[in-house]
Amino acid sequence: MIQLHNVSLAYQNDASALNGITLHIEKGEFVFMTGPSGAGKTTLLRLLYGALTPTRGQVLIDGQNVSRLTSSQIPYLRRSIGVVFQDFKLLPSRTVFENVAITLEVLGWGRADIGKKVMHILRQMGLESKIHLTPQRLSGGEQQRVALARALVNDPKILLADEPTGNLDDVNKNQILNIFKEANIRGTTVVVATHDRRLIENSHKRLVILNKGDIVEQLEKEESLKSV
Ligand SMILES: Nc1ncnc2c1ncn2[C@@H]1O[C@H](COP(=O)(O)OP(=O)(O)OP(=O)(O)O)[C@@H](O)[C@H]1O
Repeated sequence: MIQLHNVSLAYQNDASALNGITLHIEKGEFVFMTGPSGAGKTTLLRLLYGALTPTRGQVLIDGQNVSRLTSSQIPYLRRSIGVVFQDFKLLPSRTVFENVAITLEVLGWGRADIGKKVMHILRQMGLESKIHLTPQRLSGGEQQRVALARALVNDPKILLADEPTGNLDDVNKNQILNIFKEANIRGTTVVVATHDRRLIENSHKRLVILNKGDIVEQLEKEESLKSV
């Protein structure tokens, strides 16, 4: 489902963020990426949804070379990928309901179907009493769940999440982890970049460790528990 072949990425200031990475993630897998600040985690995620083009190498999603997609084809790729950004990127002047509905509006869903689907996912996230509020009236954990609801409302093939539990307490962290696991059980391939050791230890999933733009270690799910 996700294949990186010898992928390098240098930013304009010549800083090399990734140095010839090769990584395969199968359909239905759940993978954590970790590593110190500056290791290249965010860069790798951005390559997967076509926000960056590799300087060298290939990124394939479902067999499609992402860097060969035209600017009019990129939106189609993104429809199959839910993304949760480090800073949530919620629309501040829109309500919780509207922030989530936007994913389906872009896909051309009808009003009634949008209403049903959005309410369903907001109930799952425990946010049904907050639908009319704007994001600044929510806690950090609630904002994070809105961002997740927006990313997952159309049952994407792939979910990419960048540091999704930063600043959350343990109860909220577990809730987010459970949401990822449920999406994964429903068939979504999940890739999470995080520094959060507890999250990784509690999840028993495959772990890819990056450092200075290289994959320095990969642990299968049985190993990740004891070795992190
Ligand atoms: N927009 C940019 N322009 C220039 N260099 C960048 C840019 N974004 C990231 N970099 C550099 O690329 C390298 C990898 O950064 P990246 O954000 O991918 O790391 P990260 O592992 O996600 O770090 P963190 O855990 O702090 O979020 C770093 O050396 C960083 O300084």
